[in-house]
Parts: sequence; structure tokens; C-alpha cells
Amino acid sequence: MRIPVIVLSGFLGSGKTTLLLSLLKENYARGLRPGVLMNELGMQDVDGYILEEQTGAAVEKLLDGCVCCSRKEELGANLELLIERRPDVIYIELTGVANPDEIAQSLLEPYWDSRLSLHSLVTLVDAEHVLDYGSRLSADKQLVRTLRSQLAAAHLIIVNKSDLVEQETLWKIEKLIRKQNASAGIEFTIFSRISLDPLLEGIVSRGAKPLPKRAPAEFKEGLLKKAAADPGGVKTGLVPAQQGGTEPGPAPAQHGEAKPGPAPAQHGGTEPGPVPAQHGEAKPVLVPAQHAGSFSQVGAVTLAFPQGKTLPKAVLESFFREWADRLLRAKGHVRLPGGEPVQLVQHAGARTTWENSRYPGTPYVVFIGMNIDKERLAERWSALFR
Ligand SMILES: Nc1nc2c(ncn2[C@@H]2O[C@H](COP(=O)(O)OP(=O)(O)OP(=O)(O)O)[C@@H](O)[C@H]2O)c(=O)[nH]1
Repeated sequence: MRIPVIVLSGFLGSGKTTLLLSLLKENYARGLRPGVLMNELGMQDVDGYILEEQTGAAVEKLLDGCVCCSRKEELGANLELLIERRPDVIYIELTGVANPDEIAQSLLEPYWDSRLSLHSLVTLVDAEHVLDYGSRLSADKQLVRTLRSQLAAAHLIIVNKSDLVEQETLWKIEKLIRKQNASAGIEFTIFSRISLDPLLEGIVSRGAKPLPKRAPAEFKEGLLKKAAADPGGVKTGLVPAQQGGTEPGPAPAQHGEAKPGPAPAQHGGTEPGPVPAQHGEAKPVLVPAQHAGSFSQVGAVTLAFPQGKTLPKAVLESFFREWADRLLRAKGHVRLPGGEPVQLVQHAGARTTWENSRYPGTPYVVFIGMNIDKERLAERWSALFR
């Protein structure tokens, strides 16, 4: 029996990991055993750590490059590892700059096609920023093409972060999507919350009897069709805002709470993790030169905290603002002054959010940007700690 694969694509910060968290929790609730392959542009697996911490899932990680191009040859080895564990379903979360069509094509190669079946390709869209991509990212033509491919290749498109935009914007986004993809289901969500039944339909436990089917497998039609049927009904296409923009997202880890599940990622060994700074100096880890592929001018830099050093939230937020014209995404685990709990910081678009984290290693932040001067970024970073 072939193992179903669900591929999650979508630009940086659009809500892929948020969706994967709900999917994994739902899988466990249904008695399914998921396998996860997480691809990150940066050298640190921020998202993999979040998934392991919050769900206990074992995550295969492919770091420091894009699985659709520079890391493509490693995809096979990672898939083999996952298949050996005989999961009921495999999730592949791509980087924000990956072309999912490349992965879909790879899965059609006879070797993989006999073992795996592409169950669904889901693309997340950041409602707050998607309409600006054409201008903001125009310097990187390959990337703009890739973002179109993310829409064109999808079976389901989730327009996420609906809480941050007006309904008129959602109309525009739907039109944009329909130019690239006439048939995909479209969902409008907050915190990637969709009914998971359609997506999981047909996925059954391989070790036990199939679970009974739940709701009918139909994706929503999107705002345009709904509005045509119900002229006053644009609102009805939206997932109702539950907690508005103050929603904190997945429950933050509680400190001091005993937690089962895998041990937190350890640094050392062959893991390339952030190099703990020696002699009070921040040592940046630079990603090797970029390749031609699904993007050309996006790069990632992982910057560690010097040993024992902390940063106030306001200082890091102002650092993000300083790099705003180049910075597309930042995330990491940060130590604050005054013995405050370690924080998971997430910066997407112009927004920064903070949550408690139990990350035990050297604090670091991964910066992903367009044409970022990595040496200068590292210098400015070191200056924060002087
Ligand atoms: N306001 C708001 N924030 C959201 C929503 N969905 C996700 N977020 C936040 O946006 C940030 C990015 O979400 P992720 O799920 O990590 O996005 P991603 O696509 O996995 O990001 P990358 O893997 O880095 O490309 C996190 O801080 C989320 O909590 C939403 O609907 N509304």
C-alpha cells in the first residue's frame, strides 16, 4: 500500500507550520502515525523544534537549503528514512521559496510512485502581504515565478491571516489566485484553521482497521462563488474571527512542566547549529552561496547569541526594523534580560510575536532576506551585544 503524502507549500511566514501543528494533533487524535519532513532555508530547525516540542512528532529535517533545488538529492534519503518507519501519512513542509511542482514531479518517478502517492498539495497564502509580492520581490524573477507555481500546483489554497486584512483584499486575492489556478479549493482562514476532514479523507491507520469517515470531503468554494450565490454573503466565506488579532497561536510551552516526547535537539556532533560564541564574540554562521533554482536573491543567516548574553525585546524589534527593506522573515529562540523565560520570536512581514519557549540550547535568530549583506548583518548583530 502506498503511503499518502501531503505537501505544504507557501511563502515565508504564511502559516505552514501552524497548519502542520493542527494536522499532527488531529492525526494523533485519530490514532494515525504521521511522518514529517521539514525543510528549512536556515541552518537551524526552528519549526522542527516547535513541532517536536508541541506534538512529540519525530521530524526529519533538511536544513540549510531548498529541497526542490540545492538539497534535492537529499530528498530521497530522507523519504527512505520516513518510509522505513511505516507511517500512515507523510507531511512534507517546504521552505517558503520552494517550487512544490518539483516535489510533485519527483514523487511521480516510478521508484517513488510505487511507494508514495501525492494525497494533496496545499499552498498557504499570507493575506496581509501576497498582493505586494509582485513589487516587493520583483528583483528576484525566479522567486516571483516560484510563487506563481505555488498557486498553480495546489489542490487546496489556504488564504491565511484573514484577520489582518479587509474583506475587499480577500476578493482581490481570490481573483489573483484564480488567474493561476482555476480549480483548487480555496479556504480563508485565521491561524490556518480549516476543517481537516477533507484533507485527511482516505488516510487510514495501516496497523488497525480504517477509522470511520467523518464529514463529507468537500473544500469550500471560495468567496467569489459564495458571493454569487449569496450577494450579501462575502462574510460567510470567512472563518469567524475567534479571538481577533490578539490570538496567541499554538499554546506556548509551559515552563517547569514535565513533558513526555523526544528529548530536545542537542547541539554538537554533526549538527551544524549556531556556533556558541567564544570569548564573548558573536560568531555568525553564513549560508553558502545561493544557487540558481526556485529563487536567486534570497539568503539565510543564522546568528547566535554570544555566551551568556541577552537581548531586550525592544532592541531585537528595532533591529528587525533596521533591516525592514531586506528582511522577509526572522525566527529563533532568544534569551531576555532579567531571567525571563526564553522566547520563541517570530518576525513575518512587519510583525513580531513572542511566545515562551523551552529551547535549551544557545539562543539564536535565523534571518531570511533578499540581497541581505550578510557580513554587515553579522557586524550589526555583534554590536547589539557590546
Ligand atoms: N495574525 C495572524 N498570525 C498568524 C496567522 N497564522 C500564523 N500566524 C503567525 O505567523 C507567524 C508565521 O507562521 P508559521 O506557521 O510559522 O509560518 P510558516 O509558513 O511555517 O513560516 P516559514 O516556515 O518560516 O516560511 C507565526 O508567528 C504565527 O503564529 C494568522 O492567521 N493570523
